[in-house]
Amino acid sequence: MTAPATATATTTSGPGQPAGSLAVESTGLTKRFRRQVAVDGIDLAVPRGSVYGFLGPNGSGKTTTIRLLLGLIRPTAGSHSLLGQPMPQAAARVLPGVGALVEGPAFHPYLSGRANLLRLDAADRTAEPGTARRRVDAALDRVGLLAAAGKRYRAYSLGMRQRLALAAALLAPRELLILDEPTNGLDPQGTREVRALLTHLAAEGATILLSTHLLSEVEQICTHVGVMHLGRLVAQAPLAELRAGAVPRVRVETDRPEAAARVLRELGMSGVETATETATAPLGRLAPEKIVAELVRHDVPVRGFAVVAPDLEEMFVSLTGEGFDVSG
Ligand SMILES: Nc1ncnc2c1ncn2[C@@H]1O[C@H](COP(=O)(O)OP(=O)(O)OP(=O)(O)O)[C@@H](O)[C@H]1O
Repeated sequence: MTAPATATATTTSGPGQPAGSLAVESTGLTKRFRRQVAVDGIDLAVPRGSVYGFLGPNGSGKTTTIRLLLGLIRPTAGSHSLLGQPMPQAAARVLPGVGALVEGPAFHPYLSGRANLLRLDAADRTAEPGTARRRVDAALDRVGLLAAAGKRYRAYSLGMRQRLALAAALLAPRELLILDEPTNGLDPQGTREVRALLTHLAAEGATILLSTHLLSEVEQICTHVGVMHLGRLVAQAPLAELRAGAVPRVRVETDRPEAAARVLRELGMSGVETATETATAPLGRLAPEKIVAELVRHDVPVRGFAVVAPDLEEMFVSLTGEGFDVSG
């Protein structure tokens, strides 16, 4: 179950706050649980205005990192800042500008969605009580829950619960949103709506850090990506940069992939791989037309030939050695 982390701060950002180009920055951030290292010395750099996809397989340390960033648990080592302010020292100043969605205590099951949000809002000492109802309904509307606002929380589907948690993160204007698997449990329509909402919030200027195990989510809405594997941040870059650095591959479609692979190897290509009806290899310096000519000269029946940039899935699998869920 998911519920918002509530900011318990009492003041908004103070004078003299350095702007800084990074909304989230960590240095050597580490969390050990007994002998297990869940987060292993990571240096996060989330630029302001970015939508940063924090990607990794289950158990790679994403949730633990998010809990560290929000100050919900203490690091074993390392440090971090949010919105240019050192944490946890500046928590009272910074957290009102940070909306969060993390696993945590449940909403009250017997209260309606609206009543739950009003309760949370009342607990936030920075929130203006006179405008609570208006802000709560605006947040419910943004996540498409206004029509179900009067229903008891326990009657909500998992997707509705997730959206209510997101609404809670949007009760006040936020400079930074830190969201753990924000589309988890949503049906395809709900997923599309939440992604559209996040894109809209980003267009309004919010920085968004979202954890996900869905590569498609990163491809659809993120500008930057950080990849976690076994507690380590194994890659971090603007998405466009990752794509630009990708080495193109030759892909031969044929019902004799082994024969095609032999020709590719004879041409000096390395990293040749075969599947049921394809042979692929990094292009290297060879001219594609020369490869086609050689395949034909060796009587390989070529049904299709293409030079393709590897998709992100292939790149990330090569980084982590694990598959990603590309659905959703
Ligand atoms: N409170 C805890 N006590 C002991 N071990 C923990 C605790 N929290 C997390 N871990 C371990 O730390 C590792 C990282 O877990 P974490 O939940 O951060 O990964 P994740 O990438 O968010 O995975 P998921 O997508 O499944 O939530 C896991 O091996 C997990 O078992």
